[in-house]
Amino acid sequence: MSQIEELKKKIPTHITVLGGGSWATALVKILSENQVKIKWWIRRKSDVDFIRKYNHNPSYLTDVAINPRKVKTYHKMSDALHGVEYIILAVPAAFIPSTLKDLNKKHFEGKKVVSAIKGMIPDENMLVTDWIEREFNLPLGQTCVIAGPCHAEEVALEKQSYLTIASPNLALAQSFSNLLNSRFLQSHAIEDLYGVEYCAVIKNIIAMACGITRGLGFGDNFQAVLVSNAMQEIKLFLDAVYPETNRDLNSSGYLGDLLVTAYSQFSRNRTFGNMIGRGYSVKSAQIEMNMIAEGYYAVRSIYHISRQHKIQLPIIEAVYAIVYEKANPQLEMNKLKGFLK
Ligand SMILES: NC(=O)C1=CN([C@@H]2O[C@H](COP(=O)(O)OP(=O)(O)OC[C@H]3O[C@@H](n4cnc5c(N)ncnc54)[C@H](OP(=O)(O)O)[C@@H]3O)[C@@H](O)[C@H]2O)C=CC1
Ligand SMILES: O=C(CO)COP(=O)(O)O
Repeated sequence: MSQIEELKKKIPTHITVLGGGSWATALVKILSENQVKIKWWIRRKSDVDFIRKYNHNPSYLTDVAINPRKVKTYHKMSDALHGVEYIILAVPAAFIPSTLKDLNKKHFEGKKVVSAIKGMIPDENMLVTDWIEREFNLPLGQTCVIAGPCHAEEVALEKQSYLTIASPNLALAQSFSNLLNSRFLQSHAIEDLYGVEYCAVIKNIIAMACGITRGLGFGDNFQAVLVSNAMQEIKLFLDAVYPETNRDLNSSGYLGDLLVTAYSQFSRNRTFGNMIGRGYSVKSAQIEMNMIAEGYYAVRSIYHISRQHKIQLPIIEAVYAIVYEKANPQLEMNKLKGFLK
């Protein structure tokens, strides 16, 4: 190793993490165990005060120990943005516009932005990276996304996991990926930012569909067919909206993330869908869950984009009808039976 490389290894990378939910907490844990110093912005002052005092997040992944030598918590966002190389966005997409409303392009100048978000900006039907590019004039080459099958709960328990880091700037994706790797986490870099970002959004809707069918009493056989057909819907959508010849949809950043969300006990989207299948209203399911199911917002955006592109996505359309048009879940799934093969 050259002297410069040795020196680089000793100098910590400075990163801001915006968001205080489960995924932010897991990312803070992984990164702070590596050569990284973190400025962690959390929206609730009481949570900031608690972490400063007890070194644990009181609201999400409460068992994770936060290292105060590596992690400083902030309630004022602008204070958390000074002197860092990366800004990680880990706030559900629906709250991104209100959360970042006081920031301007100066706050992002010279920094790289990493989206850990698997959702869309609801009213504008935009991917988070596109929205950040437009709002803060940040070139896509300074942006990457964290994708792949990775439930925060399992990362917190140090269960072997894999991530895919995507950016049109492969060198950036690779550098960020190096900051994450650990004895229980392996990440790799790819260029297909839009592909994995859209796939992460759509798999949440499919996980909701799986939850709905389970809530209605459908079994493993039906779910396997639902998930196989869902993969074809994802392909149809991506080929229409953002075609890419080198995309391997069977790899873990795409199919893997669909599978973990469709089948895992930890999935919020699946849990949310399950409640709808069991007869909860959307409002009561949201109130019952302390966490956010991104698929609820995403299904409206994906439905509208698919209409613009004149593509038919029967599973997405069924979830849209159930969640936004108060269609009967059982009748929608019965209709779907005719489309699935
Ligand atoms: N959890 C996971 O396993 C993974 C999550 N992701 C993605 O990470 C992103 C963040 O989700 P995650 O960390 O899981 O969040 P959680 O569902 O664990 O927590 C909800 C978060 O949303 C915030 N929030 C709720 N209401 C509002 C509001 N009105 N305005 C602003 N913020 C609000 C909460 O803040 P407060 O506590 O102050 O209410 C909290 O930070 C999502 O896009 C998700 O898809 C990606 C990979 C894995
Ligand atoms: O994206 C995730 C795992 O990769 C988390 O999915 P949920 O939001 O459904 O829990």
